[in-house]
Amino acid sequence: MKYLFLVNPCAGGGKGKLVWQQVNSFLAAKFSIRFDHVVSQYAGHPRELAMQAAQRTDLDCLVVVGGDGTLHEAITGLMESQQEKPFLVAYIPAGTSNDFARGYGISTKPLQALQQILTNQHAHVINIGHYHDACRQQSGIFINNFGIGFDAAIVHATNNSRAKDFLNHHHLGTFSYIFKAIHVLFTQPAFQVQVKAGKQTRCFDRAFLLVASNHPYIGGGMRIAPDQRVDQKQLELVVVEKRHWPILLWSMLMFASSRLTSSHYAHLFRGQQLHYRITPAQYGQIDGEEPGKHTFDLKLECRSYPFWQQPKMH
Ligand SMILES: Nc1ncnc2c1ncn2[C@@H]1O[C@H](COP(=O)(O)OP(=O)(O)OP(=O)(O)O)[C@@H](O)[C@H]1O
Repeated sequence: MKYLFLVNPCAGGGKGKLVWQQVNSFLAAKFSIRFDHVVSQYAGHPRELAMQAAQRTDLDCLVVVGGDGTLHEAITGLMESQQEKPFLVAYIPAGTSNDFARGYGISTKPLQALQQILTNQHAHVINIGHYHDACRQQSGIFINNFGIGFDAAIVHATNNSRAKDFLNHHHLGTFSYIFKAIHVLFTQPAFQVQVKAGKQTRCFDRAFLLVASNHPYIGGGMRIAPDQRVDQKQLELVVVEKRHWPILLWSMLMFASSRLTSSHYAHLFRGQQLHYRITPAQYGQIDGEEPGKHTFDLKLECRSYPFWQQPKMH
């Protein structure tokens, strides 16, 4: 087995570089492990590097060292390279939220995550969300979730905060997230959604939060889809309405305490295909990255991809 490590040194406010140093020193002392590494230099580069890796015949597995955004880009590149046999991927988390690692069962300790790769015996096929947005004629994937409304507006506010890098560097990113969440709670307007899931069609006039998930976690460990599993060919959509303030506040408390799906005010849809339309224009977030503020006409479906990493027991 020969591994190519794709390192985002900037992930997690510089954690990517430190994690790679630790992994590299371990590997350098083990002469039996064949590996190479590449370092991403700019946003979008992980996708290009993954596409190049997939063309190489001397490699067996791409190991991504970075955050959820880096992994998202790398898998996008691997899927776009359209190899006859999908190129194996593995992951050493070095981001701020590391939700995919939680969902899959990958240790956040770099050397343990590496051991999950080195001791792996067979490929583990996982589910990947695929979307097509008819409003913009754009398609792509999500490994974690695709959110519109409340959570996406928080991602927008946090990403555009001048203090983000400073707070992340001082491990205060969670505080930044909470302050933004409180602000968005009072400023985010309601919007209209029409959802089709199987034979069921539902319309919501005052939606506030809408998240499609590939595994349970969002926002650094909150469980928004507790029953969802990354190895299950299914997606889960949750819709929360903005009706009365006390109910909305209660729902958001349930969200923050990972109990949203047990709330009477959360509507759940599950399936291999989901179709929904959103008006007027809203912020979106796809694995923490922003597609911009606009209307959406989304068709979601399940794709699969092979991982070369032994999942930890939950
Ligand atoms: N050298 C680089 N400089 C700046 N950005 C980079 C570089 N290499 C990759 N990127 C971009 O950094 C973005 C964010 O990376 P990533 O999501 O992995 O880290 P994070 O935001 O710190 O972690 P998390 O998503 O877990 O919060 C990705 O879009 C990636 O393309």
